[in-house]
Amino acid sequence: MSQPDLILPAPAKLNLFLHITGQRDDGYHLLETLFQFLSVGDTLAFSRTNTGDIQLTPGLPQVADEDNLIVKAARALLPYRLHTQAGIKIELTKRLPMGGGLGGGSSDAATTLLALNALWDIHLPLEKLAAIGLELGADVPIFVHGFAALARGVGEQLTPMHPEESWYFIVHPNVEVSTAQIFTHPNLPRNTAPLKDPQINWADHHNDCENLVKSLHPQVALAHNWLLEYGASRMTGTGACLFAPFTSKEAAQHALNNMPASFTGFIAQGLNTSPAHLALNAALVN
Ligand SMILES: C[C@](O)(CO)[C@H](O)COP(=O)(O)OP(=O)(O)OC[C@H]1O[C@@H](n2ccc(N)nc2=O)[C@H](O)[C@@H]1O
Ligand SMILES: Nc1ncnc2c1ncn2[C@@H]1O[C@H](COP(=O)(O)OP(=O)(O)OP(=O)(O)O)[C@@H](O)[C@H]1O
Repeated sequence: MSQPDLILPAPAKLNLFLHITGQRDDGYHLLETLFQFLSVGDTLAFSRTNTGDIQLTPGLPQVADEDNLIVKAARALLPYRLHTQAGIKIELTKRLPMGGGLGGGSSDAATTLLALNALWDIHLPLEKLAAIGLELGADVPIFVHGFAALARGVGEQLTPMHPEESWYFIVHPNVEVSTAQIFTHPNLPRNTAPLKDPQINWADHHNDCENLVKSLHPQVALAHNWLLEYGASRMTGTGACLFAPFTSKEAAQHALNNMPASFTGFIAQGLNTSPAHLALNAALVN
């Protein structure tokens, strides 16, 4: 077996807070949310082919290949290839839970856009790549740009931020939450006042989806009650995962060791630069 041409991570993200400030006429919600990346994520290995097509191995059991955001991202770049026989084989190592609020699908899509932009000699600017990504999902642009940021609009207007790169304990209550279900629910709060001060201490804010998700999914409320014993903790995105910050890896590991068996969890470091960008830049230099 020959070595892949490029191996890149697709990191998870946390929404350190998530305010809903309104809703557009097309139903999409206006957000103010602070994104930070995590040191844990999926891994994608890319091998160029000259068959002109896109192969994904293994696929995801729950998602048809044509709906997989990796395949959709690769398809979106087909028209920009210099050579129509340029194809790609993508090997996916999936670690992030789906429907967990960790942005795994969006991150996989962004990593695919970044990789093929280089491997297919497309070299679009990141701004254009992010616009293509936004068509695939509201969370894709933050992963394409690769810096921790306050996101406004539907998540595409980014202001760089530098939250503390804490260690986090992330708890998955073992339920999958549908983002679309939460955003269409009548009881979702949609009128948090926009922030006046861009200097943000994220712990002072909140996640507008949290109470609704906990009322619909009691497992999330149970996990949160348990995690609150370890201090400030919060849900990411539309759930189901919850996170708590720690000052050291050891303290986060201690919380993980005490976790009830009905939940799953992991520890990871918060990162203000996406590891996908660091790995891509290192590969391009070598
Ligand atoms: C909740 C977040 O994860 C926060 O980072 C994102 O806003 C969701 O991003 P995503 O999963 O990439 O979302 P998309 O795949 O674009 O949209 C899923 C569904 O969520 C709703 N949606 C999403 C984002 C947004 N700003 N407003 C919405 O109302 C839409 O009804 C859409 O049908
Ligand atoms: N490569 C992929 N990885 C994960 N999910 C994918 C992928 N491609 C398509 N999907 C679909 O996208 C849905 C959302 O997956 P994802 O892992 O991004 O959820 P999430 O962590 O809740 O994301 P977000 O925080 O953006 O709402 C899945 O339930 C699945 O149907």
